[in-house]
Parts: sequence; C-alpha cells; structure tokens
Amino acid sequence: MDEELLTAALEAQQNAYAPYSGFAVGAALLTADGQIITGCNVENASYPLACCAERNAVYRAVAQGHRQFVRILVVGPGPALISPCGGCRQVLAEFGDLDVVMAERTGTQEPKVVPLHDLLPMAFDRKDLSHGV
Ligand SMILES: O=c1ccn([C@H]2C[C@H](O)[C@@H](CO)O2)c(=O)[nH]1
Ligand SMILES: [Zn+2]
Repeated sequence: MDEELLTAALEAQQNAYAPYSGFAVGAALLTADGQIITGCNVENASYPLACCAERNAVYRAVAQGHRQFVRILVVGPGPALISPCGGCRQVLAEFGDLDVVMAERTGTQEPKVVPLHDLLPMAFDRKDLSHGV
C-alpha cells in the first residue's frame, strides 16, 4: 500500500506550486474505505497564505465526503525525510489518529512511519472546547 501511496504522492508533488521556496511537497491520504486522495503545496505571493501538501490533501478529501483516514504519506524533495508542520498535525488530528509515512523523492532514505499521536501528543481537540460540540 505504501508503494501506491508513494506513487500517488510523487505524482502530486510534480504539481506543487512552490515558486517562492522551491520546496515541492506531495501527500497521499488513504481513506478508511481504501481511496487515495492527494495534495501538493500551493504557495502565494503573500507568503503566509501557502497551503501545505498535507492540509491540501485533507481538505480535498473532506470535500469529497471522507472523514476517516488511516494513513498519510508525505514526500519531500529529499534527501531528508520531512514531517508534517505543526499546523498540519493539528488539522490531521481533527479526524483522529493515523499513521504518518515520511518519504523523500531521491530514494536515498527508507520511509519512516510514525503515529500522528506521537507527533502531536495531547492535541487540542473537541473535548477541550468548554461548550462541548
Ligand atoms: O510537511 C511539509 C513541510 C513544508 N511544506 C511546504 C510549505 C511551503 O510551501 C514549503 C516550504 O516550507 O513546503 C509542506 O507542504 N509540507
Ligand atoms: Zn503543514
């Protein structure tokens, strides 16, 4: 399955819009019903408006009716493995725990799998809202 996710993420990475950082990222999210939804980073001349590949994948998946995820693979340019930024960890945590697979494009390093819970322990979530939605 990680092979399929890697292929999908590498394809999405090629569509990354990253003229400012030059740092292209691709992500592939595996839904509970076995679908793969991809994302790439999309930057903006107003730098803070950049959207990460992981968040793009989550938002695309939700827009298509998915809310249960089992795995997300994120691929950076390499040779370093990259892990989701804090904002993306929080966005992913909204939909529960899942495994995060970190990969890189050059094939130098073996992918590494880490549960989201380990990347963002004690995440703020709906239980912390005083009005309890
Ligand atoms: O996990 C990550 C880390 C960074 N980026 C993007 C944000 C920005 O466009 C560029 C440089 O940080 O890479 C992602 O998409 N995912
Ligand atoms: Zn991010």
